[in-house]
Amino acid sequence: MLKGIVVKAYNSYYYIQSGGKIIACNLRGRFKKERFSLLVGDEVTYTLTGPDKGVIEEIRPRRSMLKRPMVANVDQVVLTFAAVNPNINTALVDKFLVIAELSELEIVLCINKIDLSDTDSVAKLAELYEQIGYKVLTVSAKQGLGIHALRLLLFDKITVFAGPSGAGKSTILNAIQPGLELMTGEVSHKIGRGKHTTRFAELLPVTGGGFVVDTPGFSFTEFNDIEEAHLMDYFPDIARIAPTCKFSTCLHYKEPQCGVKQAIASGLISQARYQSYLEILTEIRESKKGY
Ligand SMILES: Nc1nc2c(ncn2[C@@H]2O[C@H](COP(=O)(O)OP(=O)(O)OP(=O)(O)O)[C@@H](O)[C@H]2O)c(=O)[nH]1
Ligand SMILES: [Zn+2]
Repeated sequence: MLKGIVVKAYNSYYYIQSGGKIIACNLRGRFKKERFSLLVGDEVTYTLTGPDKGVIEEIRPRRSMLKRPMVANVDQVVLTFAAVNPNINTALVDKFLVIAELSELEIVLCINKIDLSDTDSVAKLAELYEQIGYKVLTVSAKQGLGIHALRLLLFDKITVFAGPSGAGKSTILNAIQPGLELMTGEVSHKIGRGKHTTRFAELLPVTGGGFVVDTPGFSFTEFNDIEEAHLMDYFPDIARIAPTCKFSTCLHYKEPQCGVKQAIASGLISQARYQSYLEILTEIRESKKGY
């Protein structure tokens, strides 16, 4: 049986990448009856019905499933921010981190446009997140700095790039894989990535093995699914200290004898991170009130 990976779904065809070739496949009827939705990223077995046509016979169990965009077997997310232009905003970084933690993906923090920023502030920022335990890469897509290290991280993995508009995601992907020719700058909003293309992601192959996902669709509405008491689980620096709080139900808000607040006072947890935590905690509270 031949094996492949679904890289694109379009017009009831599934395009399978298999041994360097793209095969246009249909689903066996029984999958339709089961209303099984095959996703980009799914690993399948298929039989050929023509030189580049086939039928999908079996779907391998999924290792993971990302909801936005809907992609199976995503291994990691590269959260991309510009150091400047637009200036990095740690509150926003922390929000993206929480969403990525929720999805249980490996996380890489990528700080782009270091050609425009001063070395000291980038180093400080990198250190803040490295101390929490995140992998941080500082790059300049424009000058090609750090791109090789990033490329190495993509090997044999399915990687989603997420981050605010203008961070340089498309420019980075073009630097990694020149053939992609993703549109950058303002044009990208109008052509190629219109409304219709956002729902269905496509896997783009990286030379040497691995794929990147072309339409990151992170959404912060997912904060509404988080219970107040669980928010800290998505802040590794806070979760580590939480067992030292006097009360096991401590939300590190106004509770007495809070180990987290002591850790902030002693510099073990950054004040900025705590502010981000409180901001999201408040958002969760407000959203629950609405019901
Ligand atoms: N100076 C500098 N400019 C960069 C760098 N990377 C990207 N840019 C510029 O930043 C702007 C935004 O880059 P894009 O790649 O379109 O950003 P994006 O994250 O894909 O944006 P969206 O498509 O809106 O999500 C473009 O004008 C790029 O030329 C860099 O490393 N240095
Ligand atoms: Zn506490």
